[in-house]
Amino acid sequence: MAISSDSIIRCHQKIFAKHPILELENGVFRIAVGARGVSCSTRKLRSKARVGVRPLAEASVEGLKNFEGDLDFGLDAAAERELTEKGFSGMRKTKLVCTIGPACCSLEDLERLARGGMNVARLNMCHNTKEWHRDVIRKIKRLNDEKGFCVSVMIDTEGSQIHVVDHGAPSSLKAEEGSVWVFTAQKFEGSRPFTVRANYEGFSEGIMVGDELIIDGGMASFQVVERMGNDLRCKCTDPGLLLPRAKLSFWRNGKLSYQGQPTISEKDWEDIDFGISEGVDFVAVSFVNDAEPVKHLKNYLSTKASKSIRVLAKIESLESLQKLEEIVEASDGIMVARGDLGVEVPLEQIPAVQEAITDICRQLNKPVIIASQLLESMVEYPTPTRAEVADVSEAVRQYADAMMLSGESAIGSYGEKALSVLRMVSGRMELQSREENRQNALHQCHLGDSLLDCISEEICNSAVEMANKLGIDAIFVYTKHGEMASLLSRNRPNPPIFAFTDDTDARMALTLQWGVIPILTDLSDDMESNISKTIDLIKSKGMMKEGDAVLIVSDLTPACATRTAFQSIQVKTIV
Ligand SMILES: Nc1ncnc2c1ncn2[C@@H]1O[C@H](COP(=O)(O)OP(=O)(O)OP(=O)(O)O)[C@@H](O)[C@H]1O
Ligand SMILES: CC(=O)C(=O)O
Repeated sequence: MAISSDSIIRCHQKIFAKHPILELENGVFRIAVGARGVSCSTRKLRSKARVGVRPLAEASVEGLKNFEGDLDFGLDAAAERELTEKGFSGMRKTKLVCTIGPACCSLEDLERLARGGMNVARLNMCHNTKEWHRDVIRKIKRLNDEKGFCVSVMIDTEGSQIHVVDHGAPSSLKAEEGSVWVFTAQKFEGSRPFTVRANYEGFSEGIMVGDELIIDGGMASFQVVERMGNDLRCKCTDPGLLLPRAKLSFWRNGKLSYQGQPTISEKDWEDIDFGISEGVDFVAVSFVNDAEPVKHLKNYLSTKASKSIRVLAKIESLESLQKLEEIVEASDGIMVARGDLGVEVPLEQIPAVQEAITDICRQLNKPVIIASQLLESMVEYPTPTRAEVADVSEAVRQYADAMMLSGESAIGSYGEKALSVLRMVSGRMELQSREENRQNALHQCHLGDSLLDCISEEICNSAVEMANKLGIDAIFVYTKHGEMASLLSRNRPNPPIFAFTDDTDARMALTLQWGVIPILTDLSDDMESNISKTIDLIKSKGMMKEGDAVLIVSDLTPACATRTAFQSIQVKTIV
């Protein structure tokens, strides 16, 4: 076989060469390390220009309320309804993740989000109690079991970030220019004026007089004027708001001062054990700076968990960008955590960095989620700004696998509406990309390092090319662990990919993959019987009509055959 690991390395080098923004120059990252460029916060600059949510979308949400999925079908109830109403070509490809918080944690709220197209529910372990998280996870599983949804659960670790736990007020507090505040980790009774308690005992280790303290990436700034034991006296140099749980970062000579905490803290390990015991599908690891913690966690999960739990690495620091390739390769997926990334990377570089990460993940066949502030104004307002709609469109245009709501769903009053905006904008932008044949311009590199893997990859690349050229209505893939489905998805085909699997964990993992509709079904060694059974099933539901063309691939290996014997592409026209 001509494909060697050398050629794969060269191929990876090419991907990185295509993204000079992520290149190292003489060992130094090209993004100016010192230039945070965050003189003002986006929250301070909330635009007043708003975009109406069209009535059509609301009618659509109404329809969703009454739709009951078929529990025996193994297809997500919301996807089933979308297929019935809009046909193959109308199916949304970009996946949607919702952060669950107090505004959407009842069974009814969660059901509304599931009907509105939530594919993954994210639980941020920074907030709330284990009991609260357990209750939410169980409700989601109940909805999946009883109402036929296929919503995966992701826990997101708190990580080693330093944040405010008490600033003496129930909500935000203004820090005025020149005011002097004490930052401490000590617990105190009642409230003390101008005193802020941080979550982490060692928060001030290594911090010196003169260092800069930035709140929430630029919401307000202070200068350290005195050390008092482990406490810091700081003078406000750039006035702004102190929010509950605001993040603190220390800077010296334009560089972030690291406190040397582990990526996965003791609390994170407890939360991960909790996630294992509750059977979550994904663990998103905060502040990953290299591949080690990801490898360590994957190893831990493979020995401790009875099911397959996928590890997503959150890219939210300069260091993680410098080690991007090894992190992407070690993980099962990536989250572009733009909130914290924007603290270290100049804001004007975030769009280009996002595009580069998205392209690299797609090429290396790992799902990528674009997170934070997509529709931030909808935390308070029922409609998004034009700028937010443009940002969402851009993520879809870049072919991200998924987009994530944070406060919009967790604490906002318009979570369902925000989800419907993501749905509508995705549909519109995906159509435009298809009309422009934008997927033709996507570059693919070779991934497989064995002959069999290379064959699967080439079959998927060719299958997608064929499907697009022939105007195929749907791609059917029969898959054990979801490999072929993700290799097809990587090519961002025009038709939707129906991934039939008998593996529950593979089904839940595929919820995050662009354009893949996972269907849990019994599969046999007899491919012809699998094909006719699944086509009959979809036909019997009225989701397929005479003349529809289906392209079929598989990675199933019957016990009696070698794997290559079943690697073929078939096209069937429905009669
Ligand atoms: N489980 C929860 N319980 C209470 N409030 C929550 C919960 N989850 C989220 N929130 C609220 O919603 C807001 C947005 O949540 P989210 O987790 O996306 O952002 P975050 O707290 O800034 O953390 P991160 O940087 O990890 O995303 C939070 O600031 C918090 O106020
Ligand atoms: C999602 C997240 O953690 C961030 O944007 O920082």
